[in-house]
Amino acid sequence: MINGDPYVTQVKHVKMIGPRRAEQLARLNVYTVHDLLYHFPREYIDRSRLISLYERKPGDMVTVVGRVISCQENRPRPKLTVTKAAMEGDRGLFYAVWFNRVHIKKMLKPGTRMYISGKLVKGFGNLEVQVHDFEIITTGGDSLHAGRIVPVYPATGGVTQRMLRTFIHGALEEWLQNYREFLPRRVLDGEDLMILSEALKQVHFPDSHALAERARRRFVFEELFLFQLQLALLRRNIVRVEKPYRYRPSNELIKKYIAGLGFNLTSAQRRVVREIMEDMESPHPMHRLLQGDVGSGKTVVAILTLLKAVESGLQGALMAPTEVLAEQHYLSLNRSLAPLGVRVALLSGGMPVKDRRSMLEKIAMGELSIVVGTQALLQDDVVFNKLAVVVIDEQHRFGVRQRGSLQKKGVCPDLLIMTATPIPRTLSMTAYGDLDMSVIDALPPGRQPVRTYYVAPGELPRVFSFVARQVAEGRQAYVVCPLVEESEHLDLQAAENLYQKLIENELRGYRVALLHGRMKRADKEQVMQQFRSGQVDVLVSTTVIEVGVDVPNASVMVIVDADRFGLAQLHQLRGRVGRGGDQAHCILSARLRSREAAERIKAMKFSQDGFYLAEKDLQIRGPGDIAGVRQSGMPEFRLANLIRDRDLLQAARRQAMALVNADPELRAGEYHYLRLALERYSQRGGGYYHIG
Ligand SMILES: Nc1ncnc2c1ncn2[C@@H]1O[C@H](COP(=O)(O)OP(=O)(O)OP(=O)(O)O)[C@@H](O)[C@H]1O
Repeated sequence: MINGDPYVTQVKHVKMIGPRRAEQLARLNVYTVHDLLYHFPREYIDRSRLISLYERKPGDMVTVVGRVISCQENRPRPKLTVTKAAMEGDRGLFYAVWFNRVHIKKMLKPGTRMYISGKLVKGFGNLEVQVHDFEIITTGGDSLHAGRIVPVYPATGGVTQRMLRTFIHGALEEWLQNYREFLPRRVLDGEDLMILSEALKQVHFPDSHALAERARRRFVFEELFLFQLQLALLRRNIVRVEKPYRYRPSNELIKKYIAGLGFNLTSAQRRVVREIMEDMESPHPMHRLLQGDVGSGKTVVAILTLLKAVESGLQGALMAPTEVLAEQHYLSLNRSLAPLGVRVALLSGGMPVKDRRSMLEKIAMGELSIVVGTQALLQDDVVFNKLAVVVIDEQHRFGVRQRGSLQKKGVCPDLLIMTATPIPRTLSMTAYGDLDMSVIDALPPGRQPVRTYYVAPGELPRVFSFVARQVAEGRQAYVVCPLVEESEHLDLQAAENLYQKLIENELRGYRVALLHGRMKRADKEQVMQQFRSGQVDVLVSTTVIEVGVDVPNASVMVIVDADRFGLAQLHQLRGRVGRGGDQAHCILSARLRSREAAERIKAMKFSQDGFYLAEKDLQIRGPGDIAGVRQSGMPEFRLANLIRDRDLLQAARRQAMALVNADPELRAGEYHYLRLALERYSQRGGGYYHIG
C-alpha cells in the first residue's frame, strides 16, 4: 500500500510507468492512478484453457499459441491482401491468415511467438485460423496474459495490451488498499452489488466470465447512481429555495391573449397550463419539463408562462439553442404580444456593441418584459431587473450544466424546459430526473394525419407536378434539401440547383423562394414573412426550417435525400405540415442505400406519433450506437448504455431518490465517502449532455 490519493496521484508514479509512458497514456485520457484503474476492458479473451486445435471443429472460435515459421503476402484481387503465416503449434503445423492487414507481415518475423484468436477453418487438409485478434508474446512472466481470462483494453499506438495489463496489475497491487467503498451498505445489499475493491480486481482480471459481468454491473450502477444522485440533489436545492417574487393573482393579460387566439385551448393544454400556474404560484421555484409532440401547441403554453410574469410587473426570458431559433421565437412572440403592449426583445450574438449595451440597460431597468436569446443570456453582463421565469426551448442541446449554471448565477427563477422531440418515456427520467413533467398528449382538434409516401429520386418530377396542383388549389409547400455538414457550400449548391430547375420546369409561373442558412438575417426574415403571409407558394430550403416554423396553410412537405436525415429530424420536418385543417402530404425521396435508411422511411410511413418514432429510432440505431444516443439528447456515460442497462437505471434512480429523501444533505457519517465520490464526479463533469 502506498500513501496518497489515487484520484490525484499522477500515473507516472505507478511502478514501471515513467513520464514517457504517461504521455502515451494521456492519449487514452488516463492521467491519474484512478483513471488507470477505471480504464475498463472493452472485452475479454478466454485463455484459461488452451485447447489443442486438433480437438476443435471447423467454425469454432479458438485461441492458440504458435511460433512463426514463415510468412507470405498475396494479392489475389486488387482490393484483397492475404497474409498467411505458417506456425508451429503444440502438435504440429497450422496456418494463421489475415485479410487486408497490409502492415502485418513486418510483425511476423520467424521465431515470433504469439497468441492467436480466431475462427478455425479447414483449408486443403491444413488447419487454418482466420485471425480476429493476436498478441505477440515477449519474454517475462506470462501469468497476466495467459492461463486465464485476459482483458482487452481500448488502446492506442505505442501502448500495447501487454503494457496496459502490466500497468494496471501493478496499480492494483499498490493502490487497491486506498479505495474505500462509497456506495452505502443498504444500496449494495439491495441491488446485490459487488463491493468496490473486489469489483476492481474482477473487472480487470476476472476469475470467471460471470464475475467479470458482476463487476461490470457494479460500475454501471455506480455511474448511473452518481448521475441520479446529482439530479436528486439539484432538485432538492430548488425545493428548499424561497422565491424572491410572487405573482399577482390577476390574469387580465393572459385572458386577453387567449381571447385573441382564435381557438380554444385543448384540454391537454389547459391541464398543462394549470400545472405550470400552480408551480408558479407556489413559494418554491418551478422546475418543470414540458414535452409535446410536433404541432401540439407548446408555444402557446410557453407564452402563457411568460405572460404570467409580465402580468405581475416581472420579467421573463426565453432561451433557444441556436440564433436562428431564437430569432424565430422572437418574431412569433413579438407578433402576438406587441398588440397587447408587451415589450419583447431579441438579444442576439451579432448585435453591434452599442445596441447591445443599450439593450442591456433596458433589461436592467426592467423596461423590457421578455428577452429572447441563446445561452448568451446566461452571460455575466446580462442582469435582469426582476427575472421571474425562464423558458428554455431545449431541443436537446442544453443540459444539466446549464440548469445548474442558472442556479449558480444566484437567480432561482421559475424554470420551464420545453423539448420538441419527444424522448422515449423510459429514458426521459435519466436526463430529466430532477424535473417535474408535463406532457401535452393530444393534438389540437381537426388535425388529419399527414399522408406519407416514399418515392425513388427518379419520380421527383411527378412529385413536383403534384406540388404544382396543390399550389393551384391555394395550398403552400416546402421542399427541403439536406444539410451536408462537411460542406455548407455544396449544400447551398444543391438547394440552388433544385430551385433553378423548379422555376424553369414544374413550378414555372408559381411564386417560389429560396431560403438557406447563409442568407442575411433580414433577407431570411423577409422570405419567411412572405411565405407566412402567402406571397410565396413554395419554399425551397435547407434545413433552417426544421424547427419552430408554423404556417398552417402549408400542406405539402417534400424531403429530398431523406435518407440523410435521422428519424427525429424527419418527424420534425413533417410536423411543419398538417398544422391546419387541410389534408397534408409528406413525400420522402431517397435512395435506400442502407437497411437503417429503409427502416426509417418505413417507420415514418407507419406512424405519426413522436414518442413511438423516438423509441423506434433508438431501436434502429441499436444499443451500440453512441452517437445515436448522443443525438437523442441523452447524457453520455463511460460504461452505462441507456438501452441495455435500463433496469439498472431504474434501480439507480430509485436508490438515489430514497437516499436524498431520507438524508437530503447526505450528512450521516456513513456517507462521507459517497459525498467525496459525488464531488469528484461532478468536478469531472460526469454525465452531462453533449452540447452543440
Ligand atoms: N388549442 C389549439 N387549437 C387549434 N390550434 C392550435 C391550438 N394550439 C395551438 N394551435 C396551433 O397549432 C399550431 C402548432 O402550435 P405550436 O407552434 O405551438 O406547436 P409546437 O408544439 O410548438 O410545435 P413544434 O414543436 O412543431 O414547433 C399553431 O399554428 C398554433 O397556432
